[in-house]
Amino acid sequence: MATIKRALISVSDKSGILELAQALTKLNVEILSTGGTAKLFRDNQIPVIEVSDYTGFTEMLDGRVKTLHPKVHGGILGRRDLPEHVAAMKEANIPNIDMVVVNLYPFEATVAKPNCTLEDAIENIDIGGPAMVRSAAKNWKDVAVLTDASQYANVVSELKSTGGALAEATTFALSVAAFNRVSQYDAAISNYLSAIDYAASMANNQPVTHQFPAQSNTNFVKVQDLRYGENPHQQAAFYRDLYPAPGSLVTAQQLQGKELSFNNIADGDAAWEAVKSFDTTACVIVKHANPCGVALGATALDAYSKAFQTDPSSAFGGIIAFNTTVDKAAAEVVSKQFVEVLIAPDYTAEALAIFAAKANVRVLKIALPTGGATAWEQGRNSHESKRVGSGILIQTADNHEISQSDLKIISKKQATPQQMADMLFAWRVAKYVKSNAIVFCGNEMTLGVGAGQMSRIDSTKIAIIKAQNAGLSLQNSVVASDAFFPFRDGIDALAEAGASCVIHPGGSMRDEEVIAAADEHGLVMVVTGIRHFRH
Ligand SMILES: NC(=O)c1ncn([C@@H]2O[C@H](COP(=O)(O)O)[C@@H](O)[C@H]2O)c1NC=O
Repeated sequence: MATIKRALISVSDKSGILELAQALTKLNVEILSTGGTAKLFRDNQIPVIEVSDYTGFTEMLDGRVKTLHPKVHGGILGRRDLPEHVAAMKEANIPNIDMVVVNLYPFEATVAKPNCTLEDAIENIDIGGPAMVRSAAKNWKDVAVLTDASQYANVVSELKSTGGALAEATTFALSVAAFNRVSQYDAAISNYLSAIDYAASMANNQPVTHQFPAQSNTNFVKVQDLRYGENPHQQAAFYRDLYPAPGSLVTAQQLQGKELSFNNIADGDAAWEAVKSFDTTACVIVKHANPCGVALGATALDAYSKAFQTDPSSAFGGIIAFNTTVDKAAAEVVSKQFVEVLIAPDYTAEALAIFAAKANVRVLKIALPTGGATAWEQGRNSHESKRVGSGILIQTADNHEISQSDLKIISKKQATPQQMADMLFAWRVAKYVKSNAIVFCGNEMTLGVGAGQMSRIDSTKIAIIKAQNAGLSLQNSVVASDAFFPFRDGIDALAEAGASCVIHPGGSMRDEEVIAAADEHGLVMVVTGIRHFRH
């Protein structure tokens, strides 16, 4: 148990601090505070002793030195259970400080401002705050450390219920949170400074940053432990970014169903990222990280019915995502198939009642991002990463958007507006299919998806087989390929299957041969100049 008799409060973000200080005062806790915090307390008739009066050392150097004093750090760090410490503190006239409430200079918010100067950034590096946080966190058996306003209410309620003490489990948890906060803070400083191009910054008289800093520090926060990983013999947990993008999978609210598994989360992300990329009502069904059915529709039911038709056998046990509210009509039909996970921005009450009868189905609700200037505000990661050996590959995310004006028709045959629209739909789907990706589409739905093959011709053949298996005609279909066709064989195969248009990046050594094949077959061929490999 840590008995709280004296608290040092020094906060930049003053939200909730008056309520905390009032509660501490009622519990007879003596409060020490730094300049701005002490003034706020005095203005609100809360008894407070200024740290400078307490130490006898006036704050100096524009606040750079306020609490860096043995009477502060000795009071926090001295062990109450060691007679030598107790004697040394008595000898030096250093009383115990049992609680430290500190939040730090707003470094992260400062550097996020568009015109932040290097000088502003440096001035917002807190030194005394983290030092006190670390001292208190190290001495957690005797000292409580609060670093975030969200912790105040629980601490106050425990203090009230015990008459002024906190359990070791509480002070340990606070200590862990404090070290985590300091590590996040230092990571933010290190990331910012590591990205500065010093020479360019000096030449331009403002900070110029590299896309990829000399050191990359990331903080992930655990969302939940998972029963197992990709396979049952692997252990796993799910972590989120410190500041998750709005509308990303980690912001999901699970409304019902079994616990999410590792593969559910990975596949759920693939389905959600794909479906939310469409502006009109869409449904995406994913199996093993690949869409096995994607469609647009007038309603959720219409989109689902079309998406399901692409590959009913693969859709069994799939992850189904909508970018629109799931209503009764859609729920009635969806609930007839075996579904692992359902994702949508919302559900009607009637739809939820239908799924409630299927207790195992995991139903996730994710608010669609409302938009903004940055990729993050639009709900997208700005960067992607992939572990390799003892390294990590980091790249900017594949957030490329194409519009009709970016497309170039390179065949003799021209496209109708409907074919153009179908090709743009197919191209969007192909972006979410693992390479080599070949996607046949028509009538705003996928007709056959060939994914993840080592050769493009095999993906083409698989897509054709998929359509045949589902009984879907490929006559007059459009085809998207995530990368160029290296040989004409793919073009021959898709033309023979009945396709009328093909969209791909172009740029192969044998483009001439490929274009000639398209013209021979009377195909429309459109190039994007952009590739969408996905591994
Ligand atoms: N230098 C010091 O000794 C020091 N001690 C506390 N601080 C910070 O000063 C801020 C509070 O200042 P004030 O109470 O004056 O508003 C807190 O964010 C705290 O982390 C310090 N500031 C920066 O390093």
